[in-house]
Amino acid sequence: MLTNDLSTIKNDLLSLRGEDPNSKNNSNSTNEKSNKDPKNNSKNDSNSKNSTENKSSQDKDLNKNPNPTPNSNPAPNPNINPPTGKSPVGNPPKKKKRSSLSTILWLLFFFFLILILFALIFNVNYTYLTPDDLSTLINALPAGTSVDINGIILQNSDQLVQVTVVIDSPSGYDYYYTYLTDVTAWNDWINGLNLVLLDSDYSIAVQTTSVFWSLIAFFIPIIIIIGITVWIFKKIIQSQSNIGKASKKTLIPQISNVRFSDVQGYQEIKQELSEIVDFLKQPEKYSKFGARTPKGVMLSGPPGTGKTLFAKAIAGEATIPFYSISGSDFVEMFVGVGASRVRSLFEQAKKTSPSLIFIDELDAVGRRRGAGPGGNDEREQTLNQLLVEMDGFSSNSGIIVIAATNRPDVLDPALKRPGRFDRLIDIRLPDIKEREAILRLHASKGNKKFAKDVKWINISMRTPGFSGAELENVINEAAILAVREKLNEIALDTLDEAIDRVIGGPAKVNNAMSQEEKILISHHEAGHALIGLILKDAERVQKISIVPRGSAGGYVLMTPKKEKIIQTKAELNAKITSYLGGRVSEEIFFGKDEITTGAYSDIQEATKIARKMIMEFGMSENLGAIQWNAQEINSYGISEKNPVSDKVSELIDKEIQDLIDKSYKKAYKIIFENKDMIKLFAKALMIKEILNREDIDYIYKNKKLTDEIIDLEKKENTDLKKNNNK
Ligand SMILES: Nc1ncnc2c1ncn2[C@@H]1O[C@H](COP(=O)(O)OP(=O)(O)OP(=O)(O)O)[C@@H](O)[C@H]1O
Ligand SMILES: [Zn+2]
Repeated sequence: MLTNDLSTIKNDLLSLRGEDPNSKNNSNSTNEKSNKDPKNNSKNDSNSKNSTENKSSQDKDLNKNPNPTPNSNPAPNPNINPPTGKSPVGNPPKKKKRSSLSTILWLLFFFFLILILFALIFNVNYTYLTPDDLSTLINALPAGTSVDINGIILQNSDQLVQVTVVIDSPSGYDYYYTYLTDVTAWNDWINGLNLVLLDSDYSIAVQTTSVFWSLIAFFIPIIIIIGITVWIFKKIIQSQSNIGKASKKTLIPQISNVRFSDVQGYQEIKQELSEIVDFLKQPEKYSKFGARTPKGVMLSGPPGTGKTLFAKAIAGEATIPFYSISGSDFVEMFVGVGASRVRSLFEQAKKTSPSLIFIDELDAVGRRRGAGPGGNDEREQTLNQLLVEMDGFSSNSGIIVIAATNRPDVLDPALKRPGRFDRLIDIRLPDIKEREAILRLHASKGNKKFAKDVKWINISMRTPGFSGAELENVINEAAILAVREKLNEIALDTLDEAIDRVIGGPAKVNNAMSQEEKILISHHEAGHALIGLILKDAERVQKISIVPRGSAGGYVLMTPKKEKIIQTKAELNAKITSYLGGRVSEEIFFGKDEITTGAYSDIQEATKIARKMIMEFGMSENLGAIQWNAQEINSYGISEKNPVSDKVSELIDKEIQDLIDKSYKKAYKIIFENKDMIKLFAKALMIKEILNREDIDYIYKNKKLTDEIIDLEKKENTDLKKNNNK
């Protein structure tokens, strides 16, 4: 049915002809569906469901590595690291030009984005049709379709009328245009249309608007959108310059009061670094001879080995200002900020020269350029700036840059060129004597009291692979435990517990292990320990525990009999065998089908060693002394593994399998022949849970439980009886 009868249309047309601005008012009421009505057109695609996080609940192994190797040690408690006073650096006000240019680009980008959005939302289909086409089109519409016809006078005289036809189809609004040369034509056209459609079931609304208002209606949303975008960008630029301002304030050099005497061990490194202190103190001594003093020193090594401490000690010894910044502070969201921070950092350091700049985590900015997918403009710009700055100051200007990294292998080679970080100092993990010294130093801090039986060399023996930071953590944990238990002095037991905590986290309080699980773990751990006790090339068994910590159900602590840098093939074989001892013991005592996931990390470690022996250490007789997976840097600066032929790969796999197989059989033989000993150790563990070195040696030598353990058992039995009688 037609909503507007002919008279209404006539009225509209009359007002159209008379150019009465009010005409739009009365006609608006007839047409609810204006062109701008988005209604149900916006596509509702946003109901994307949050994909549930795929947290792999990997079977946690019951066993920690029997050996605290450097890699397997958990990170030290971050609390113990003193604040390094990292001071990010501000950016100078030079970059107005760049930011206004990028703002315009951003604005354009947003403008187009909005246009695209509009197009998507309204699904507009603009087509120009002649009046004839239009009538045909309307006639072809299915019944009940609503059609809006909108006439706009384009010129002030009654010369040209633009007709917009909006058809509300299920896929959105379809727009059609046509032009009629004058109002009379429009009049005829609409009359004719109505005559044609008189009997049919269409709804046609006719509305007339003047050019002025339709233009206003078109431009207002655009103006509003541009306004909002400009406002947002002003805010962003403001906050960007605030980052600069805020960090500028914090760029204050520190005065370090650390001395070389605060760093224990590492005599050779101190020697090397004290030379640098000399350069800084008396540059003229070197320039007189025309000697070029180093500009940069790179300290590399595992976390917590005192790299920051050394840098502070240099500044402290030379009594010069110390600027500390972390590589990750440079890398910002906005391209160019990092580079300008580098620039102002060096500017500032020059003002207060002689001074020391310490860049922690250099790898955050210093990664090889162009490596990896995509690349990172901001990081590369920062790195380039750093290289430029390091080239820029003369070597005798009294500035030294010390950088620290855990990953010297990923650094851009340009950083290591002469005149930049040309002194590379590798800081290894401390050896037994050094660990003792570090322990002593941290024990002497504050008012800590230790029991008389605490021998630092013994603690040092139990902590192979610990870094300085972890050793400090041991002392700190022990002090905290002592406070918690209200002890007057820190006992050996407390230190022991502290070491376990640093290795595996705190012991699980509500021990949810079932009796069966406990029995299995006892046999598993006894298996590891027995191999260690019997094989002469194995490491010394220090401790067996079935107290669960972190993901480990129990563990055996084994330490090298003698601390050394290299290892023999026999020692590596013995290591693999002792790793497999746990699984073998499960198999012998509980059967082939009862073996558990507890050997997960044992197997992982054993495989790792075997693979290295064959592929890297050249320890396979069949494959010879060849490194099969050597990493090399290709011409694009990306590290690549050397290709290995299929035949050799097969051979490698076979060799690894044979090696593990041999060790497994060896472990099987040892445990099978010493079943009673395993049972005895398992029993002792069930009673005492933690066996120390003395317990282990006694049980192994005398083939019986210690008196202490026997007493404990008696007590447990009477307790049990009492409970049963109740
Ligand atoms: N040789 C050492 N002598 C005394 N204390 C040490 C020694 N090495 C490390 N420490 C202790 O460990 C803490 C952490 O060391 P530092 O922050 O210097 O390590 P780092 O090598 O810079 O670590 P990262 O690589 O994680 O930044 C020091 O504050 C210090 O207490
Ligand atoms: Zn194990």
